[in-house]
Amino acid sequence: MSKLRVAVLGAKGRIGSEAVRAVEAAEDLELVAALGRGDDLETLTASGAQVAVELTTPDSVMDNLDFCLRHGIHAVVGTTGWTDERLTRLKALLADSPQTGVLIAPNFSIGAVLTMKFAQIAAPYFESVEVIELHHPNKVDAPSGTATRTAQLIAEARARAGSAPAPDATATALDGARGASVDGIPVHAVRLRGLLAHQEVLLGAEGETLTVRHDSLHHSSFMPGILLGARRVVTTPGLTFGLEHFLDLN
Ligand SMILES: NC(=O)C1=CN([C@@H]2O[C@H](COP(=O)(O)OP(=O)(O)OC[C@H]3O[C@@H](n4cnc5c(N)ncnc54)[C@H](O)[C@@H]3O)[C@@H](O)[C@H]2O)C=CC1
Ligand SMILES: O=C(O)C1=N[C@H](C(=O)O)C[C@H](O)C1
Repeated sequence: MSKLRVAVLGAKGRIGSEAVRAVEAAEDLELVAALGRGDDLETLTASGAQVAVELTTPDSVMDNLDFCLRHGIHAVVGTTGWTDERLTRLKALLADSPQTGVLIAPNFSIGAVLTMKFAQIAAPYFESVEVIELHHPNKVDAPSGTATRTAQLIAEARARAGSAPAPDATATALDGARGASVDGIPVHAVRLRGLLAHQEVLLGAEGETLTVRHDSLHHSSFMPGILLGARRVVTTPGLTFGLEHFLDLN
């Protein structure tokens, strides 16, 4: 059986370098290119890459995907920074390349995906819900893509259930003291030396609280999700947003 030809973009980064090792170690995958900033994207076509694993920076990801989609290369994207405007641009690119698949995964770790699912299930049963994400201090974006997605999913679940807005009597506050509001859900970002990637969803009702917490302690936690994404995206044309769709969690 021929191996799936995979390229990694952002190959020298924290997660990209781990992804390079994971692809090399997978028996059914072949690492055909490992690109860093400034490397020529033509290497992707020259190497016959079928899937590009995109782990760069929010300022690079759109140009890289533009190249991939124009050349029919499927993409597994972990890079953050997905605004509605960017998604609209991506969908337009996909419309011109309908056979190509793109997976955007706000988080590749199974525990984080389950955290989002559990939070979604719990959110309508509690009056209050807030999200705290905690990351290493080299992270360039806040709040994290995972926290943003978690808050969006919580807000959708509460809207479907007809939940009232969470109680909050705050009348005066320093800027930022109540976090950022993502679809009405407060999201707080901590940056702390020693951490990698962590998230808590705090839920509160009369007389009880529930905390759903996930900790990624090593970049290896993201690898099974990346490999699954590469294997599945080649037979899933169009945009898939969230690894849960490849885990049959929906
Ligand atoms: N979805 C997930 O599960 C995860 C997503 N991430 C996300 O992945 C991204 C990268 O994170 P880190 O590895 O921590 O950052 P990093 O800064 O360590 O690595 C990014 C790398 O991409 C390179 N790069 C920038 N532009 C490039 C281009 N045009 N072509 C090729 N390489 C380019 C940089 O030089 C750097 O080496 C971030 O957006 C982060 O939030 C990180 C961990 C897990
Ligand atoms: O930058 C990171 O490290 C991470 N980024 C992703 C995010 O923003 O959610 C995933 C994970 O939290 C690690």
